This record gives sequence, C-alpha cells and structure tokens, in this order.
Amino acid sequence: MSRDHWTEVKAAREATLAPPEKAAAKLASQNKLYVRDRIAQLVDEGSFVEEAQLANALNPGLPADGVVTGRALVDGRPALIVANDPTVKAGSWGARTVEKIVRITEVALRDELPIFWLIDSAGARITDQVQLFPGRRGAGRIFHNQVALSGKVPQICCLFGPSAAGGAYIPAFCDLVIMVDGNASMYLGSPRMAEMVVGEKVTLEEMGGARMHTSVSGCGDLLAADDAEAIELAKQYFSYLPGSWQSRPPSYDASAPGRDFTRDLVPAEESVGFDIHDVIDALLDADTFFELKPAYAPELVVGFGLLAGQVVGIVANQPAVKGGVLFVDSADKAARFIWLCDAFNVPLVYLCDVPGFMIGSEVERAGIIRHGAKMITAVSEATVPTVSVIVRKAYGAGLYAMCGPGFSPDACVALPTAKIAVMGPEAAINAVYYNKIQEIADDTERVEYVAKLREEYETDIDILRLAADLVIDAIVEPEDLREDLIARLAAAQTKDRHFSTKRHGVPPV
Ligand SMILES: CCC(=O)SCCNC(=O)CCNC(=O)[C@H](O)C(C)(C)COP(=O)(O)OP(=O)(O)OC[C@H]1O[C@@H](n2cnc3c(N)ncnc32)[C@H](O)[C@@H]1OP(=O)(O)O
Repeated sequence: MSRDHWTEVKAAREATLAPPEKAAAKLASQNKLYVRDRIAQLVDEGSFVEEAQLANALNPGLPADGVVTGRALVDGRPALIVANDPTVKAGSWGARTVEKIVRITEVALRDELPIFWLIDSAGARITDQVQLFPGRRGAGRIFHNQVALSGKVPQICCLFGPSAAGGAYIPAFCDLVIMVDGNASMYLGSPRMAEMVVGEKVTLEEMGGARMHTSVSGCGDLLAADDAEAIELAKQYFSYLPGSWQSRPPSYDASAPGRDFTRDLVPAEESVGFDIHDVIDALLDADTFFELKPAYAPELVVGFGLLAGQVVGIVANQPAVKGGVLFVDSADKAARFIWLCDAFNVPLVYLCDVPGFMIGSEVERAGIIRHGAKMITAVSEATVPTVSVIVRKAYGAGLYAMCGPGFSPDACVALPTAKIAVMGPEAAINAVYYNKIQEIADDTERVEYVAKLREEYETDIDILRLAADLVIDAIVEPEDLREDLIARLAAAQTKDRHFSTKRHGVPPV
C-alpha cells in the first residue's frame, strides 16, 4: 500500500498544535498558558507566520522540536518570536531547536527586527549534546548573535518557567526580563546541583526565583502575577521603543500630567524626605510612567514615560529610600538604563536630588568606585537629547553621575531652592575646620562659629550665584519645568550625536 502523504503531513502538523492531555493538565496545574496561547496573546490576530513547524517531525513526541519561532506583528509593528514549549522535554534545546533559534537571530540581524523571547526551558537537551552544544552553529551561537543584536534591536524576554544552566544566558542578554511570580526561575546550577557540588541547601526561589532576581540580583526587571500579565507588560514596554536603533520611538497624543508641580512638592529642607514619583507624575503625561526594576535598588528610579506624547527616559534619585544615596546596585541600574535609552534614541531626563555615593568599607569592598565609574561612563557616552534637573541637591560625584554640566547635557537646570556642592555643609565644614572647631573650648562660641561657617558655605553654593557664574543654564520654577523640558528636548532633537572614534572603550564594569 502506498503512503498517504496528505494524512502523514496533516498528522505531523497537528501534533504541534496542542499538548498531549497529561502535559496540558500539568500546564493548567502550574497556571501556565500553552506556548501557542502565549504567542496568540502577544501578536496581532492572524499575523503569526511560523518557521520550521515540522522540525524533528520524524521523531514522535518532539513537536516543532520544543520551540515555536516566526514573524508577527505586535501592535502593528513587525517582530520576531522565539517561544519554548515546556511540554516537549521541558522545553530543552535539541539540535533543531538550536538551529531554529539561531536562524531567527540571523533574521533579526539581517532585517533589524526586535525579538520577543518567550522562555520556559531546561536549556541544552543533554541527550543530544554533541549535535547542539559545541559546534559552530551550536547553542553558543545564540548568545553570540544576541550580543551582536544588543543595542541594534529590542530584545524582550518573558520568563514563564525555568531558564536553567546555559539557558539562563538568553534572558541575561535581553534588554528586559519579565519574570512570572512562582513559576519563573534562572540559575546556572539547580538547588539539587548546588547541594551536590558545594553542599548548599536552598530552595528554588532562594536560588533563582522571580522575586529574588527582581529585587536582589537585578537579573529580572519586572515581576508579573501570571503569563497574561507578563505578556501585557512586554507589549507596554515595546510601546516605548523603536523597532531598531535606526528609528525613533513611536509618538503619541499628548495629555496633561496627573498632578500639578506645586512649590511644596519638593521640601526645601534636605532632611525631609519625599517621593520622587510625585515629581515624575507632575512632569509626565498622566499615567505614562513605566518603571523598570522598581524592586531593585529603589534608591534610584528609572523608567520610560511620555512628555507631550514623546517618549523620554527618566533617571531619578529617590530621597524616600536611603536618602537617595547612590550604591553599587543603583549605579549599575542607572548605567544599564542609560545605555538602553541611548541605543534606542530615547531622550533622557535626570532628576537629581543626591547626597553622593555611599561611603564605608562595605561598599568599597563591593567595588563602589568601579560601579560608580560604570554609571559615569554610561552618562558620558550617551548622546541622546538630555536635560538634567537639579531638583534639590547635587553633592559630590553624585552631580557627575546625574549628568552635571561637565557631562554635556543639552541643559542643566535647577529649581530655585536647589544646591550644588562638592559635599553637604556638615561634611564640608567638618572636613576643613575640624581642628579649629576642636580648639574652641567654649560651647556657645563653638556653636556660633559653626553657624557662621555654615552661612558662608550656603552663600558659596547658592543657586543664583551658580547661574550667574554660568554653572547651570537656567533656574526654573516648578510650575514651568514641564514646558521647559518639552521645549529643550525638542530643540535638541537634531543635535550631532558623535561621541568618539574608536572600536569601543574598556569600561569599568
Ligand atoms: C548550554 C548549556 C546548558 O544549557 S546545560 C542545561 C542543563 N539543564 C539542566 O540541568 C536542567 C535539567 N532539567 C530540570 O532541572 C527540570 O527538567 C526543569 C527544567 C526544572 C523542569 O522540571 P519539570 O517541569 O518537573 O520537568 P521534568 O524534569 O519532569 O522533565 C520533563 C521531561 O524533560 C526531560 N528533560 C528535562 N530537562 C532536560 C534536559 N536538559 N535534557 C534532556 N531532557 C530533559 C526529562 O527527562 C523529562 O523527560 P520524560 O518526560 O521523563 O521523558
């Protein structure tokens, strides 16, 4: 009897379209969506064009070889999709899985299209390792191409399940990693392996869970309650970005801010805390602030928003957390976000209220100099339109890290009560006059002496004086700041973005 090709092909294709009953039940018990439902939620209806659906079709039980890849429209814009199927050997990568992924990254490089990575994978399929792991088109090629794609096209990762061992590098090379609470994990060695090799007993959450990575390691950016929310967040993030480094972000209808920038929003007294989100809400179009890494290093706030319908990136000190002091992690968080904005033509607004970098042996041992230098490198290299605003104070190297005048912002402006100084008054007086103060035996005399020094210091760092000396470009009333920013960023749109000629720097990372 001759073969019925029609039936064979149909059966092979259908085998890729739905999981077996047991696997479907496992997905349901984990509150996970099936891979094709994830894609359907992400892309515009009817726009998905799949590649290599019949990969490994002669090998029953490995539909599409565990990964669905293709092109689609996401909110009307072209994009590429790579989506693991955890019902196929835990989403592990066989030889054809890897080839499919490598091909998509090659298309992304050639056509400069963004990639959405929908990850849920055990990493390399250990049983196929010779075919998938070591060669020229082995799994290493995925990472190689991701690095080449970095800064060319957005790489957006939703992590729905595990991303084990080498697989953890796919999210690591993405610009944004959204992790589903309770299901997503990333680790080089599983808890079982850690116990075996280094004798450490930890839970999966402690080792590489979504909460740990979005608040401690910084490998994750956003926490999502479930798959649907992760996909929604990925779409929201994409709405702020261009499809590639060659174009500008989309623009939208302008709307008024959610609140007024009243004069009492920023307390003049340095020791009084306030939430920088209130300032951000008073500057941006209402409800447009999309914060990244909110739970990681919250003493610094970064995120996208709209200013009169145009996308901007906000880098802001947060006085409500640790006084807004810069730490190792906050410096890293800022550097990454600034590089992201600069790569994708997103203008930057710095909102500065910074006492400086943290001091003490703990942060020195953690390399705060190196991390601070990394942030200052990113600030220096960024050539997008930039305005830095001294909201309340800019002390020490905090001024430099927040794009002070020496870092070529298109403008450095200040609120009328702002201060700029090499350090705060207490520290400065202590540094210069400590010996003299100690020599004064009489208490009253000593207090009066310190008060006089403080008055002189305050005069020295007065913002009107700094404007008169051309240190800052303008003093702007809070109620006028939004319009000032809109005008200055618009004026800087056509600026020359050349920074330096070389292959690349040797940054202090
Ligand atoms: C580039 C270098 C690398 O990526 S090395 C990657 C090495 N990977 C690992 O060590 C991860 C090993 N796998 C796991 O820890 C678990 O399977 C994880 C990912 C946590 C998923 O757990 P769970 O949902 O319970 O699935 P499961 O373990 O029951 O597995 C389902 C079927 O898939 C298989 N599987 C799993 N991982 C791999 C793998 N890496 N290579 C080959 N097969 C793998 C399991 O054997 C199981 O198969 P079966 O259904 O029993 O036939």
